[in-house]
Amino acid sequence: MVSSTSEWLTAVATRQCPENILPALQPPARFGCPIPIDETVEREPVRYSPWSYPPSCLDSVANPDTKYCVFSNSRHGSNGVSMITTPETAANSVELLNERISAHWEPRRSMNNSIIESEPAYKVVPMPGKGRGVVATRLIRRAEPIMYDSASVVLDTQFPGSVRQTDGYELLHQAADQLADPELVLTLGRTNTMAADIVEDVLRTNSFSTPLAGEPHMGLFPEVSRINHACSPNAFTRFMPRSLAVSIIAGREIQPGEEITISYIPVTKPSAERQRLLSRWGFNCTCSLCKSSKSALASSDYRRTKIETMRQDVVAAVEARDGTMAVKLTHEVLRLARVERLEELIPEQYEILARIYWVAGDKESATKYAKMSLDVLEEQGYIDNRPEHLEVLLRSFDEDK
Ligand SMILES: C[S@@+](CC[C@H](N)C(=O)[O-])C[C@H]1O[C@@H](n2cnc3c(N)ncnc32)[C@H](O)[C@@H]1O
Repeated sequence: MVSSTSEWLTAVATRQCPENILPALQPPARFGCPIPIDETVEREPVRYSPWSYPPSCLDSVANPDTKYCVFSNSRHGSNGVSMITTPETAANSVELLNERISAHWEPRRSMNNSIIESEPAYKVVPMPGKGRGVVATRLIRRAEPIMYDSASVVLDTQFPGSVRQTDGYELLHQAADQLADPELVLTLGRTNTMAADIVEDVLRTNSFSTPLAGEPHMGLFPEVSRINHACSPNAFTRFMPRSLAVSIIAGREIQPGEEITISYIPVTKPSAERQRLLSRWGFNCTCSLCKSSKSALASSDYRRTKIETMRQDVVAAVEARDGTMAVKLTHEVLRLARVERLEELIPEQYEILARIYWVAGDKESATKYAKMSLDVLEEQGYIDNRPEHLEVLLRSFDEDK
């Protein structure tokens, strides 16, 4: 019992937001058993469906048994999608093309379905020192979905290191050219990076980690790519499970004219570590927290370091079967997360409390915290409102035993 609960706790303590939500709680998705395809089906259009072009492939230099191909479907989402991945991963991802893609923004409706807001809540504007950025055009409520987007380019993270650079660039260009409008991607390029190629530059400075069929990939979301980073962001990214879509949700109330920001990195890191991680995007962060006074930054660093340490201490307390200490530490993490306005940490802290009480046999407290966790997850837009969720979550605690 202790080992699986602490494995779960270790997993949540090392990530930043509730992306490992139980599959049973996530919106349903259908899976088929598609066959892998590659350039050997080149002259048989029926065989390479649902892709819009015959897949072109490159053998991996590092591993001769592996090849990477570009698979494009020009009609997916608003601008099509190109994936550079292995034929096996592409085959296992075909079902993602069936998802219903929302427009970048959908009118907000009241309970009786009349439209309350007919305009997007944001616009893209020049942002001094940061290129462009996204600002709110009206008051945005906490937990309101602000923007939807679907990946335009998805790239296996192994690909860049596995092929010859010039060949790799060729496949990248093909991926961009096979989109409905390649310009939408190319205009995301910035001139201040070390990249030798525009598509590489776009991917380096704009992509998010996006698992595909369980394999590590990076994804480019052109609309979301306009949102700048902040270390104390007012919005967060919600990756839709088993899909190529992402939405941006308000983490707190956002005033008209305020910049909409997300965090590109785990939010609990202290400032020096954050700057190191952000160097991957090729910039020094100039968000309000990084520009705040030395003492304000030091206080924030102190709290974030404590949050990180205490999340590990919770794991140790559970392993030592010290439930009282684990509960005390988790409440302290919750308190500091609220002071730091790291709202995305809150549902998992409630779930941790629920698990600790469940293991201790206090089912009433466990149920209370499990419900609080689900309520916040629902409020943050991660899960549907389904009455059976509480039971499913509590049952999963038993499966841990
Ligand atoms: C994903 S893009 C964001 C949109 C970008 N500003 C644009 O004009 O398209 C990431 C780039 O924006 C800039 N940027 C984002 N957040 C920033 C921040 N907090 N401080 C300084 N520059 C930032 C950096 O140049 C970074 O490489």
